[in-house]
Amino acid sequence: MAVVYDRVALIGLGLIAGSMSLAMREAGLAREVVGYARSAETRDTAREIGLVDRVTGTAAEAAEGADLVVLAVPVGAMGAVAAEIAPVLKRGATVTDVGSVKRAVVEAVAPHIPEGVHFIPGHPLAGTEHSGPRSGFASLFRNRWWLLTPVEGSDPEAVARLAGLIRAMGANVEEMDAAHHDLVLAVTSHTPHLIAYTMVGVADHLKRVTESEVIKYSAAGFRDFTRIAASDPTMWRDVFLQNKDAVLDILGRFTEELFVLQRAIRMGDGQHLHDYFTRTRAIRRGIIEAGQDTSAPDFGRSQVSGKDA
Ligand SMILES: NC(=O)c1ccc[n+]([C@@H]2O[C@H](COP(=O)([O-])OP(=O)(O)OC[C@H]3O[C@@H](n4cnc5c(N)ncnc54)[C@H](O)[C@@H]3O)[C@@H](O)[C@H]2O)c1
Ligand SMILES: O=C(O)C(=O)C[C@]1(C(=O)O)C=C[C@@H](O)C=C1
Repeated sequence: MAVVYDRVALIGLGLIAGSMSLAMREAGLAREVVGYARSAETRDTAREIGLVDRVTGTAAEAAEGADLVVLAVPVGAMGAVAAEIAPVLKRGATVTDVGSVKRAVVEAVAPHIPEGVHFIPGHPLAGTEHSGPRSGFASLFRNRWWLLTPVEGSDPEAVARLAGLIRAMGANVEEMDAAHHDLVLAVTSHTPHLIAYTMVGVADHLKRVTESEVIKYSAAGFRDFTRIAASDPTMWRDVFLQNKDAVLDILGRFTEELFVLQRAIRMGDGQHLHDYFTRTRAIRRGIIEAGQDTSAPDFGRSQVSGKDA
């Protein structure tokens, strides 16, 4: 494949940046991938495993002369990193980020971006519960969505070039308004993570109280919750603090629904429960029929078509 950017700088060398480096190098999309991570330990690991072509000692050193700079740190750290690299950014370069929240990142980063540099915020909808420089893999983005939330006045050519790189890594690109992104992700990613964290906390608490072995004997559904609840604490702390309004909105709706279901259980209202679960099953089937379930190959069609389908 053809080179899209001569030099790409990755600021942060964790799951997402590491996967980007591996994907770009595998497909020959950059002539040089330079990386910086805050901790010396991460930089040493990156060197040891050859994660990037060159590891630098500062973020500015990595960003200097780069054609594409990718901010791949927790969302609460984006503003400070942008401020640090701003003075060395090359005219005509593009700065993007991979943060899970968009409005707060735009507010924190955009003021630091100098005239003549393109800022195109982004978010790959792909990840795992693992983090750090050893957790990346080249196929992470394959058949996944990668949302771009260009700001007003973004240069269409710069957007198209970035979208080209992302597509060449295997992802599907869509553009979206930042506020809309945050609401959608509050529903599809952020609140579900909070619910998983809470449920695992409840089980752990119960284990201590009753001495029963809730976690040891947990069934598949709960195991999925424990995987999600093993996700990086810093990243998720920042997601909730930075997407506060949308998450609180969705959480409010969630608790209202939960109370309705709680009441149906208390009142023995089986009809309500059955109707509700029928509706939610149809949503799952809709996702699979639309071919959008790229996340769980082992949860294919057969497992959602119950005997009364
Ligand atoms: N993990 C996922 O599933 C996932 C998916 C999509 C997007 N994201 C987003 O991508 C970004 C990176 O996530 P990741 O999963 O690669 O994380 P990670 O923990 O694997 O890597 C984060 C990197 O940022 C560095 N870092 C941490 N705090 C910093 C600070 N205050 N200043 C400078 N550097 C700092 C770390 O040293 C590390 O190199 C986050 O903004 C996250 O919201 C994550
Ligand atoms: O599969 C997982 O482990 C994820 O949680 C990935 C996931 C998601 O919620 O889908 C998590 C956060 C991101 O911003 C994007 C993707």
